[in-house]
Amino acid sequence: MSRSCAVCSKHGDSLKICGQCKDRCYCSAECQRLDWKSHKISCQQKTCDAPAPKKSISVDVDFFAGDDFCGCVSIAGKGVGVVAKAFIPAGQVIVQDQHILRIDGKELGLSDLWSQSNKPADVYDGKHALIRKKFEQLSEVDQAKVLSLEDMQTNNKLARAIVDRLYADGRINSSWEKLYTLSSVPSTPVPEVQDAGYKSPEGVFKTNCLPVGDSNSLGLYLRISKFNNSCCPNAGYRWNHDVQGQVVQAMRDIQAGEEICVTYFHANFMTSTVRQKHTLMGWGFKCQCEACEHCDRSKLKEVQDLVRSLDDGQMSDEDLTALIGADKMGLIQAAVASDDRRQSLEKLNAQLNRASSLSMVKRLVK
Ligand SMILES: C[S@@+](CC[C@H](N)C(=O)[O-])C[C@H]1O[C@@H](n2cnc3c(N)ncnc32)[C@H](O)[C@@H]1O
Repeated sequence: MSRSCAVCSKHGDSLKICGQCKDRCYCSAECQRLDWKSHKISCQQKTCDAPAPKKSISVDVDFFAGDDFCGCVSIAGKGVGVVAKAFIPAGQVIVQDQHILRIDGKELGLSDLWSQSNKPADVYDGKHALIRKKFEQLSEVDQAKVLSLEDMQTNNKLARAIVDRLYADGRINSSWEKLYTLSSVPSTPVPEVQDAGYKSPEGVFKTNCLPVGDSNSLGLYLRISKFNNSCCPNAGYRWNHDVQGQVVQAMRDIQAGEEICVTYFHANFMTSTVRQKHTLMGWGFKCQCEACEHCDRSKLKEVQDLVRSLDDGQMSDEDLTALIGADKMGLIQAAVASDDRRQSLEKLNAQLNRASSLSMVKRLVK
């Protein structure tokens, strides 16, 4: 909208806005002073009519209060995570959860919303608008609960740079600024606002959404959103048809005090370097699960050389353990083995995909 000075009608970029009603523009303090006598009444009226600023609601965000199996705690480098309060046997359903917010592919004219969920396609604007609409239909308390979840998108500098580049190249219709019209921040857009720890419902949704059953829908689940990722998880998500919700189920025995982690993607065939890229691009974090932590490539090379020299019988077990530290040794060896195993699994998987006869498949499987 083109604006002009309320007194002399001058147009321009340097117009100042009335600080009280935020409605009238002036080219200079002189024009504003001249207008005050007549503007005073409507200015006060506008100020009184303006909606009161939203109060921030405090909600109980301990979604696991009173839970028998698990609770939330701070985990170094990962924000909050879920830990077992008692021994959990393999197979146990740990948590079941119904979505608080859901968007449907049908509402957007899409046939496969899940596979579109990480693509900044033209439908992006529509998806964001729909998330925002559904968010605004929630009660204030539920809105506060949603905004208490992690948002790695709004603050994700890398994703922001990619979206802005796609926008500049004309491949999507909106800039980052427009996609993330922030609801939980002061109304004036502040360029650096995304870097200051603010959140948006769209960002929270994108960080945490999961499919709703096998339908063409995505949902936001409050409790399930608290589980961190691991590339060697002890639990997994599963859709439970009977309760029409997602559940987290133990994949092996879990000891009291152990962090309960799921996997956000199929990490079986990916080495640590590929996995780290994947979590960084997809969710904006560098995975710090045990398998990745001990697979720092620079350390890995050093350790692999050491392990090889051990294999050649050039170094005793004791010497190697003394060099690395007994506590780290087991984990590092497991990580090296895990990376090597994942690499050969990836190769095998590619060969299986290319196999042109049953006998070839049989040979590879063997
Ligand atoms: C679904 S939320 C999990 C709960 C979250 N930690 C919280 O405090 O609410 C996903 C976010 O948790 C963090 N996260 C999850 N797994 C992680 C991991 N293995 N290493 C580092 N950060 C992790 C990342 O910030 C990620 O974007």
